Amino acid sequence: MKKFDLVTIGGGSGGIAAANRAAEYGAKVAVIEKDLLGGTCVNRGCVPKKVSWYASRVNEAIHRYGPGYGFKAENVSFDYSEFLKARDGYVERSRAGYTGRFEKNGVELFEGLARLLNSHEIEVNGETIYAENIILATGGRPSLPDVKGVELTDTSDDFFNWQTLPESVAVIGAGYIAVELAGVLHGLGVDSHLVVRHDRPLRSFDDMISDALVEAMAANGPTLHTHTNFDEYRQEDGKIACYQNGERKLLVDRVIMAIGREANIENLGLENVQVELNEDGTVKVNDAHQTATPNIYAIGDMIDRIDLTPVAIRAGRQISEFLFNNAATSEIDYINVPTVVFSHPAIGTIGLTEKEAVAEYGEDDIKVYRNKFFSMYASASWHREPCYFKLVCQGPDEVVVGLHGIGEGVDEMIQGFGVAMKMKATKEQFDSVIAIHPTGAEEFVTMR
Ligand SMILES: Cc1cc2nc3c(=O)[nH]c(=O)nc-3n(C[C@H](O)[C@H](O)[C@H](O)COP(=O)(O)OP(=O)(O)OC[C@H]3O[C@@H](n4cnc5c(N)ncnc54)[C@H](O)[C@@H]3O)c2cc1C
Ligand SMILES: NC(=O)c1ccc[n+]([C@@H]2O[C@H](COP(=O)([O-])OP(=O)(O)OC[C@H]3O[C@@H](n4cnc5c(N)ncnc54)[C@H](O)[C@@H]3O)[C@@H](O)[C@H]2O)c1
Repeated sequence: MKKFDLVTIGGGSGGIAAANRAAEYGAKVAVIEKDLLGGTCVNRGCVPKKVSWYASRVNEAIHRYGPGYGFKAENVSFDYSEFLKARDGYVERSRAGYTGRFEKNGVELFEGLARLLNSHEIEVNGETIYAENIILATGGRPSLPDVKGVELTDTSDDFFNWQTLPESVAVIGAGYIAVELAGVLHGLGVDSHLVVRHDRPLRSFDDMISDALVEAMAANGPTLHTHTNFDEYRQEDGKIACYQNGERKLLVDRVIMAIGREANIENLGLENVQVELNEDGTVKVNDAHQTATPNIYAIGDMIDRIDLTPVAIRAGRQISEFLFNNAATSEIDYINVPTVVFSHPAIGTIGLTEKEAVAEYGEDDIKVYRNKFFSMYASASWHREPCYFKLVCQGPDEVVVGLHGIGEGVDEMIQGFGVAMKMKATKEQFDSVIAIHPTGAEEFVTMR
């Protein structure tokens, strides 16, 4: 029987990162992956999404902003199949990089479905292998609602396999994926509808952000349908009819379900080991990412923390640092994790929303600074596109505990502010930095 110091089940963001880090310290490591190496992020998430977002921005530059700068957007065509070649070529090259890295580090890759037999043995392709330590990193998949005709709809996974663009699309959901895909499709010229159950998308974000997104979408974006909850989909006139309470509300070529994701825990043999689950079906772990069986860890989208690639990577690497490099802990800090929604315009956020800060510290202890200005990029071409920025500060020293922005360039703006917030920077320290002019970023250090 082959024996390993560490086996990661799942060769996505978390599993790959843990495996490479452990191998760099000389551990004998294997990764078991049942599908494409790279997992969600590389194959059907961050990477093809971001390339698609860039494509939609190029189209907007040509048709929306270019004319204002004097460019004539005549006889411009877009060949989606050409774009797919470029996007998927980039994805393939990224994936190939992982295989090369495994070879260099001596990580053994098993291509197959992993099933736990007990706390140290795993079956893959009929072979049993032994692992001193196991990291579960099987990620998640799109959730589907229990409604009639759901089989007519697509998920984000399907979207990345589309060979042509439809004329019209409805995206159901109000989170990251729904907002991003509806925005990308609108930007590529598809008649795009974002359908949410409540009054606006991104309700868990700071109110300023979700309000501004609604404003931006009304000016230039997908059509927003609020307080809408389709309960049936039917094939009609070669399209998909979306019904609510027996009334046809929308007729579109395609529907994308983006209502959240669930953990991949099936067929993993969890019944053979002591691993507990949370109510939402994610795997229960302690702060050190250990399941109820201490040598079995779990990370990434299959646990109930933050579903972002860099989070899964950080957790995976930290476990390897703990197991093979004498690190004191396999815990990571989930506070002040910067995050970006690749919407139009982009949204960036770190730390607490204003409401969360008030709930945690009390209104008297929180001071909020806001700013609204118009994007120069858009203004120069005669569009008025507002950008909204906010700092949420706490205590007499005004430590910045929340930073939120929506506007041109925010996606590339906030990483460094994340460093400042990790160092517990105060508003005064933000202001002590001389601004870079003319940028959007300067607003974060000049708010009064
Ligand atoms: C459309 C979309 C866009 C996204 N955009 C971003 C973004 O811009 N930025 C960002 O930070 N995050 C983004 N995310 C989230 C990010 O992709 C995930 O947080 C990240 O991939 C989680 O990594 P993971 O290692 O937990 O799981 P995954 O990357 O999902 O990897 C899990 C792997 O395990 C494999 N597997 C499952 N079960 C088994 C088994 N029994 N045996 C063997 N293998 C198994 C799967 O095939 C998969 O390859 C996006 C997600 C989606 C869906
Ligand atoms: N840019 C990024 O970093 C990025 C991009 C995509 C995804 N992600 C990660 O992946 C995670 C999953 O994304 P997601 O968008 O699938 O989930 P999500 O949890 O962000 O959003 C799901 C949304 O669907 C809504 N919803 C739930 N049930 C519904 C129903 N029956 N009908 C209509 N709406 C319903 C919810 O209210 C919620 O707003 C995100 O939380 C994020 O962590 C990150």
